[in-house]
Amino acid sequence: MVVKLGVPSKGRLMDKTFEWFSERGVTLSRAGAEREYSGVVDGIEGVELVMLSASEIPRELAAGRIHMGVTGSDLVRDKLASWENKVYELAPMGFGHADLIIAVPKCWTDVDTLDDLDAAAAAFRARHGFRLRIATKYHHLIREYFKAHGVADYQLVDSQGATEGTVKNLTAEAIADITSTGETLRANHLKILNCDPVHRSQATLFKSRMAHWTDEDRATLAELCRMMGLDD
Ligand SMILES: Nc1ncnc2c1ncn2[C@@H]1O[C@H](COP(=O)(O)OP(=O)(O)OP(=O)(O)O)[C@@H](O)[C@H]1O
Ligand SMILES: O=P(O)(O)OC[C@H]1O[C@H](OP(=O)(O)OP(=O)(O)O)[C@H](O)[C@@H]1O
Repeated sequence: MVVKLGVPSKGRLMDKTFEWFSERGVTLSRAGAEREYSGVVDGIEGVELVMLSASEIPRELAAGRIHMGVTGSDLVRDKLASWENKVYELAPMGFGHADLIIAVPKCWTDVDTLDDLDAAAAAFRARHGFRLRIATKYHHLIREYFKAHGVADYQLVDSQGATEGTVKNLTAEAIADITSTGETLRANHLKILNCDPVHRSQATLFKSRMAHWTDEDRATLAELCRMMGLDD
């Protein structure tokens, strides 16, 4: 058998993933042309590279179609119910840092905390007859967070990209999204609520608990972890 390693197929996460493995003696590269989604692994036998969208890697790990995968810790937590039962965190990788935050229009001068948001949401509902809309793609993490913090009078509206634009476009009153430099929030006249981030994300190497691991695969994993200085 062969151990399938899923890595992001493009962008900064892919480049940094290649660098991270290379610093540890394993060279990952694309098989052929720049747009070809298969890869080559040098430095260890028995590992096959699978190039995937970062957002699909949690699902592939949970289905056991890949044995290991690199993706953001935010995506695993949001997309997999009881994620700890399906995957195991082998290593935080130290890049792809982003905070999942809640932001409201800068001009809402009386809304700075979660309590303020809860009060504003109740007032909004009384006034408009529908719940305050929060645009996000992180549905599970945001619902759990609001439940834990007693925020109730809201509805989530799905936004799979350009989420900060939904407030100006009048499809939401507030947003929940990741930020790293804060540039996109500033450019869209939004401010972060004064509370802990919902999640502090970074790229992470996960092992699937759902994949079929032969003895040979386990030996390959042990060798890989030895090279990387990780516990398997
Ligand atoms: N601005 C950013 N700074 C740091 N990390 C980011 C940033 N934007 C996204 N990320 C992280 O990268 C991961 C998502 O990467 P990306 O957007 O490439 O995946 P994707 O949604 O699968 O893309 P696509 O579907 O277009 O292939 C998430 O874990 C996220 O936390
Ligand atoms: O704090 P910043 O450095 O400005 O980064 C934050 C932005 O980066 C991500 O978007 P991405 O570029 O992945 O595009 P998207 O809107 O299509 O998700 C995220 O959704 C924010 O919009």
